[in-house]
Amino acid sequence: MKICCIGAGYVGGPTMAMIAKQCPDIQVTVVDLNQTRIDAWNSDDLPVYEPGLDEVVQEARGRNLTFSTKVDEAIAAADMIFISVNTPTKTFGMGAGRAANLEFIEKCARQIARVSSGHKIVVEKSTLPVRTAEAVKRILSSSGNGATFDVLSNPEFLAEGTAVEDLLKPDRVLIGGESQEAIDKLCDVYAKWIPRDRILTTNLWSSELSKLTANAFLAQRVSSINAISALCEATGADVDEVARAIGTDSRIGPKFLKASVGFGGSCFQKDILNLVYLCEHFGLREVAAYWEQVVSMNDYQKQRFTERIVKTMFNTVSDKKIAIWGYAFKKDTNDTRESAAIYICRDLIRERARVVIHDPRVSEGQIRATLTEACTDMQGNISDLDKRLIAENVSVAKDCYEASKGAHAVAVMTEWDAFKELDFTQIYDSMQQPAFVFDGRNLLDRCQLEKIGFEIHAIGKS
Ligand SMILES: NC(=O)c1ccc[n+]([C@@H]2O[C@H](COP(=O)([O-])OP(=O)(O)OC[C@H]3O[C@@H](n4cnc5c(N)ncnc54)[C@H](O)[C@@H]3O)[C@@H](O)[C@H]2O)c1
Ligand SMILES: O=c1ccn([C@@H]2O[C@H](COP(=O)(O)OP(=O)(O)O[C@H]3O[C@H](CO)[C@@H](O)[C@H](O)[C@H]3O)[C@@H](O)[C@H]2O)c(=O)[nH]1
Repeated sequence: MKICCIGAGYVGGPTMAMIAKQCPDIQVTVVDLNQTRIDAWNSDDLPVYEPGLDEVVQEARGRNLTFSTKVDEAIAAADMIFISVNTPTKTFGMGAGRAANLEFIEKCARQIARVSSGHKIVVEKSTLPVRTAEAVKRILSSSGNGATFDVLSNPEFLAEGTAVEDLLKPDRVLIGGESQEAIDKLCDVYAKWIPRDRILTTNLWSSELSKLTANAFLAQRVSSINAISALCEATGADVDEVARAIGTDSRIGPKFLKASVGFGGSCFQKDILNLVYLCEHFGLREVAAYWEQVVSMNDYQKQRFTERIVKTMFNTVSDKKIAIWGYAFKKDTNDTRESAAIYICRDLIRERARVVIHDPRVSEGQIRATLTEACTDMQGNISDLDKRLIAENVSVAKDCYEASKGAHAVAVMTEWDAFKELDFTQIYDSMQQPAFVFDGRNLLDRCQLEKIGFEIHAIGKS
């Protein structure tokens, strides 16, 4: 069997590497239009940082795993084609700011239709609005070469930072489709390493909708505990204690109850907004408003964090140096998409603070590019002032010590384990006094820091 995957991103790369590792008899080719990305997948410096991924890629690459830009060739040769391209929120036209931009999906479907012959199984791996498979099937049916297709939905549930572990031992694999034969073929691939009872099969629409629903439920838990964190700060309750107390109720469970500066990542906000758009499309205004509140609460949490910094630091951060520890949207990834740090840094420099950022996996170029994007409006305009602030008030440090030297405050944005192991006395001595710490992840040992002399402000703690 030959598999082709279109899209060598955070999902396509790791997912296909795992299939190739577990199924040495299957030839897997991952294709992308982006030559730089493909070159990186073929190098020792992979474009995606994930613990354990290097080993998986090294085992299979050159054996039955290939990364290439020859998209037509790989599609033509494959029996099964995964579509794993990006489906970002639309930034223009109808549904701007809400609907998913399906341009890349449609282009893939047209390309598959154009170059295919014989019978192929097309698998939606990207996260898509419910009923996208209908459009994909119509486009594929226009293939002029007499090719025939089955379309399956097989959404991916991996989380970044734990992708390898999640792919190795998923809670479940979900496959939606109409043709039992096609479903069985894809089941057989996963069954090489995943117990059959963890492979769930549904109809196409349930599978597509389950992916959006899973992300909405997960994000809702984060927004719920973040909402309670605001009440904790106002009342003297401690959000970590509340989370522990409610999480031990087996009906609630302990996971996804960590209060934070706000959820980030490429999926949660995009997928909820997509769900909201779908609900509005079907006239379900109350349902749309219910889910939209999860995103509004997340925006409020980020904004509240910046306001707390400014208010605590005597109502001004102008010309003050603030060390930003972490920029990725969570630990163990180099991904910064929708990271809360971007918006906190943007708002702090607009208050004229000088931010000095350190993240162990994020480059200066990526930091400047994401800040520029966050300051750019839907029409593509960015003010001269924002450009100047990004150029002059943002710098990048090689470690937390350098970032914190001479700083008035430290803001913890990402929960990297290494941040817990620092010499805090050295950091305290190198900072301006009073030395403030704003812990956006409740990562640091509050008692230890207070003993040294820091004034610490954590999420959901008064
Ligand atoms: N990132 C995650 O953790 C995650 C997890 C589960 C699901 N998803 C979903 O998976 C999909 C992919 O996400 P991602 O994070 O991997 O995106 P990504 O942006 O990292 O990768 C997508 C890749 O597709 C390529 N591409 C776009 N159009 C193409 C075309 N016509 N031909 C060839 N290549 C093309 C792009 O160049 C890019 O490299 C999205 O729908 C996302 O919602 C993401
Ligand atoms: O208790 C928690 C859990 C998470 N987060 C934050 O929420 C965001 C998302 O975290 P996580 O879900 O772990 O990472 P993602 O890689 O975005 O994974 C989510 O999005 C993927 C893309 O759709 C899905 O495949 C995964 O199942 C789903 O967990 C991050 O900013 C986290 O810091 C919290 O603040 N508190």
